[in-house]
Amino acid sequence: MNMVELTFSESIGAVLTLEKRARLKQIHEDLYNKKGKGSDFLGWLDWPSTLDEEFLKKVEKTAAQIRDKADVLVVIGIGGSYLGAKAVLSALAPYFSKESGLEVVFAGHQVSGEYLKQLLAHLDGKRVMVNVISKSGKTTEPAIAFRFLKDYMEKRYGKEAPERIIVTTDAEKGALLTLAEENGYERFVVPADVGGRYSVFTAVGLVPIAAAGYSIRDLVAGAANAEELYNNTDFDENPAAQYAAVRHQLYVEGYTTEVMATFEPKLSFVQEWWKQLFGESEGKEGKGIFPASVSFTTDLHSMGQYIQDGKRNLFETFLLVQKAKEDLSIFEADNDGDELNYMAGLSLQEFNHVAYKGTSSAHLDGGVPQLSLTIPKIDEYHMGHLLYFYMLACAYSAYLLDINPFDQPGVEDYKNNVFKLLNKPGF
Ligand SMILES: O=P(O)(O)OC[C@H]1O[C@H](O)[C@H](O)[C@@H](O)[C@@H]1O
Repeated sequence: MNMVELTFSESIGAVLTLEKRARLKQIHEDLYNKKGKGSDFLGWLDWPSTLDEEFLKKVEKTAAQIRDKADVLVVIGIGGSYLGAKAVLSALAPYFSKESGLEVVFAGHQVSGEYLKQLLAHLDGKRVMVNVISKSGKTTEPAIAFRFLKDYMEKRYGKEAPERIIVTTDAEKGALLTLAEENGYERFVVPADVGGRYSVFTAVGLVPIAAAGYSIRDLVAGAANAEELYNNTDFDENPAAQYAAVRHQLYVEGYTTEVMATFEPKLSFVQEWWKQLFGESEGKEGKGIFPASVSFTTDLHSMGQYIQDGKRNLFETFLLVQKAKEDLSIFEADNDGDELNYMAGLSLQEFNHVAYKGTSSAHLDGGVPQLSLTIPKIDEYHMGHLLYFYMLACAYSAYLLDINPFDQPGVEDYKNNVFKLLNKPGF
């Protein structure tokens, strides 16, 4: 099968009118010739294929040191400085055990005294390292978390503390950079031309992912494969452009909310990552599809009602995985008290496939247009491929709305209000 197979409940061919193809061609040229809106932030576009060996070796060396020196890695960051690593690690990690021996925990992605206090208590008795990540180096939530973690590390490790703190931030500016320089922390750079939500293949994502024991080379190779495959103006063969074109068509027809649905609980943070990617990239100037997500079959027992019968402005995109890593089959019980013997022999993945078919046709009958994206399996290579696929599709999609996909001016408004309320100097 293809790396990403896209289907649409109507016809993709019908969406790809001559006019739409011409528009996609123009967008493709703007993107690859760096002439479109926000083109200063296209560093991610050829990043996977141009990553140099020296950089990968540096990340792997740091990862090996982390694994050698720590039982727990605390990754501090929010938004694009958090969700990429979280998405990949959640997708790859086993549900109940630490595959690699290193526990990766996150902080600074919210503000909770209870969480932070319990986290610090959790670290006691374990060997700890910290990777604090912030492109701007001044985001409040991770800064608060790092103030506590830095203090904890200094009290616990004394002079050795700086050797246990790694900073990932801008090369030239920000409070975090100053802290790193003053304290001599090891540093990784967030490239100036890569925005947070497009940064998973930079050190932002790669350091925590490598530290957890996963192959960043496979991850990046999957992304490089996507980079090569979807740099293609034959739009009949380009599912990234097709996905963008179909969502745009649905948006124009009044379907203003996209619900991403999966049957794999371990993809829930891919959904969160995808929501930031599309929400922050497209939601501007009074435009944009609202990205929402559900996890099936769980949410068929809650949100399923709304999807089936609620306001008809939704379309649904299933993210499906062809082959689960592990499976169980329902066995024949001597006593059929639970009345499940009719399913004996059926694997749980097969059950989910049936649930997908039943759900899909019910929601279609309910007036919900549908797309599906199927990937062969979940591993580093396929995750890398999928995330790059989404980033490129998102750029196409925002350009179809004539929106700059790479800025987020709206998020400053709430921050300014909070700073004013807190009497932050300068506000
Ligand atoms: O990496 P940072 O500069 O700390 O930014 C973290 C996040 O916060 C911001 O408010 C933006 O809305 C996000 O796009 C960004 O990913």
